[in-house]
Amino acid sequence: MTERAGRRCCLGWDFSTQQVKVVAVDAELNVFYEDSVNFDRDLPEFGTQGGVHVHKDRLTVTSPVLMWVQALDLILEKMKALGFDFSQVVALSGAGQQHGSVYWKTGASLALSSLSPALPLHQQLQVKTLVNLIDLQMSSEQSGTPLHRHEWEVEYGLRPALWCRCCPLPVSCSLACFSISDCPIWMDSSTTAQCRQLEAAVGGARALSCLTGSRAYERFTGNQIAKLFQQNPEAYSHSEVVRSSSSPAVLLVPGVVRWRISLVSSFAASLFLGGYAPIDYSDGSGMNLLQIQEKVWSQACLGACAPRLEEKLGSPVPSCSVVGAISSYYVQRYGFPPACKVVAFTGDNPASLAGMRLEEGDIAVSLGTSDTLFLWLQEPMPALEGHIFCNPVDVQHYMALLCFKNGSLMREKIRDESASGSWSKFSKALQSTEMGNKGNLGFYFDVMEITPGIMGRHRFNAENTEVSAFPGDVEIRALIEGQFMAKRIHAEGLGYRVMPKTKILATGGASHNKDILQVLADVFGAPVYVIDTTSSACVGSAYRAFHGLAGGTGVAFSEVVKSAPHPSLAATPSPRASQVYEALLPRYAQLEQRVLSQARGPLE
Ligand SMILES: Nc1ncnc2c1ncn2[C@@H]1O[C@H](COP(=O)(O)OP(=O)(O)O)[C@@H](O)[C@H]1O
Ligand SMILES: O=C(CO)[C@@H](O)[C@H](O)COP(=O)(O)O
Repeated sequence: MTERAGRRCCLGWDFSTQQVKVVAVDAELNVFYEDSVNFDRDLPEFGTQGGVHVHKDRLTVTSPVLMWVQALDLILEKMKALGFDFSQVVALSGAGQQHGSVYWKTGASLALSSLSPALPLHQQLQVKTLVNLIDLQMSSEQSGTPLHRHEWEVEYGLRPALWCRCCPLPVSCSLACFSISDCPIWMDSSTTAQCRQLEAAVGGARALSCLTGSRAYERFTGNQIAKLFQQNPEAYSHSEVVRSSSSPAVLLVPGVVRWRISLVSSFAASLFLGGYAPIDYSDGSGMNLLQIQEKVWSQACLGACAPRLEEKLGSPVPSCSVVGAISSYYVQRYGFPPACKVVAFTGDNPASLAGMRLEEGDIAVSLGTSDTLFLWLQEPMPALEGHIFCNPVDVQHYMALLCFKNGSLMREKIRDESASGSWSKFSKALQSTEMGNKGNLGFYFDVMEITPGIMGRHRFNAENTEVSAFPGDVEIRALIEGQFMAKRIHAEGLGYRVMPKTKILATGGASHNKDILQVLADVFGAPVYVIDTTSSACVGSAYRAFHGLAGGTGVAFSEVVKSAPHPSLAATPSPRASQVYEALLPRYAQLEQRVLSQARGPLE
């Protein structure tokens, strides 16, 4: 932290796969505070690896929702202990790993809206439901119209199985705010059956892509919700009863039953708002449920996934909307000003696009837990590979995204196996091997890859013969060259062309490694730039908070961030690079096809 107090600022949050991060950005758009909580290291009691639980089937991947809540408690307490001046925060926004979903349970919104500043969030969101329901029951008694069991059942559809054994309340005392404690996240690939059902319901993969920007993908939230509904209808059906704001004397609104499912981004925003935050258009585009042109939920997709889903999702909003003021909990516990605005949270990739101030023609590469590649688009051009999302900073425009699941965790594995766990040895291997790796190429997918759908490790020598191993240094170069050749080939499949003015903007943990960035510059034949921060998603979130504060939709984002520091040059292509990779790229593409067809087996 370079300065602790006294600067008017916006906070930008990122609830990503492995950590929660925050930055504070002042009115001159300088980052003056950065902090993070790493799930594996700082919250070992949740037993995650890389922030997740991989289940026995190797396809189901989840993260504990309370770990995210507790990480927020930890980071806020850390900032408070360091003397961070929360009274200067005029607005905040944030990002979340995309596609993951959180299932709020009966009473949760009441719990959120009546948090006690004396306690951390995680303690209250575990037990608050019951307290609120007792409160609700008592108030209904005081108002002279106590609710009886059959009324709870008739009015609110609560089934007798849900009655508490020890008190006249329609829940068990041990229930927390969430209907499932471990949430499906983007690494999950267990919903192939639901994907095929959704595509069939709307007329095929291409029709779904035209409607929602993507064919059905396993990690997309609609398919995850469909699986939950099919396999655990009770968890899906937990309903949320709301208090009437217009008439406080009537505490329960007969017939009004609100249910809620959040994305990780809107869940995190809800924690700050003290109530359910809406899903924004950009992160909402990663659900296979939103019509990206009209920006409304697709009735056909909702109907194919689960009943009454529209009520559970709420209406989507433009990504730059102010969704409310910060909850009084943060005002009282940390000293935020009551007027501090919460701007809609979005996905981490859309937030990175904002943080990198991407311009048309540029290409952004995020080297985080996942590797992603994204572009700014004027018009959507949905395809069978990749995704089109609504643009997070310009409601008229779009962005394209490709996601590669085997990113940093795969690099870490090869680092551990071939470079004794040291990034500097890993870098030395890249320095000591030559571009093109003497014709040796590799595919490294320890988990089922998304782009393309391949699993396993496949190594080929210069004669295109599959071999079982490479020497350590060759292995490291084959991994990094292979990862970047895949990115270029699949981006070109979407119509992207590297042009003389192309800039590559790199971000994410591995963008700290200059030798990795050198390979990126060589494979693309374009210069690579970085911004001086650990997380462009956080910085983008803070920029978006300023944008929301300045008026949002009616104001050009580029105007709001025009004084922000420029990215700095990190690598330029080596003189012989284009010659080497022009020959290698078609070979890589052909071998990828070979591996894919081997994986699919002979055509019937
Ligand atoms: N010097 C380095 N070289 C290569 N990779 C690195 C280096 N430092 C950190 N990383 C990678 O960065 C990853 C975390 O990236 P980050 O973008 O912070 O993750 P998240 O997806 O949680 O936002 C780690 O898993 C690690 O492999
Ligand atoms: O699934 C995707 C994008 O479609 C991932 O990019 C997630 O958004 C996770 O982000 P990181 O934690 O890797 O930054």
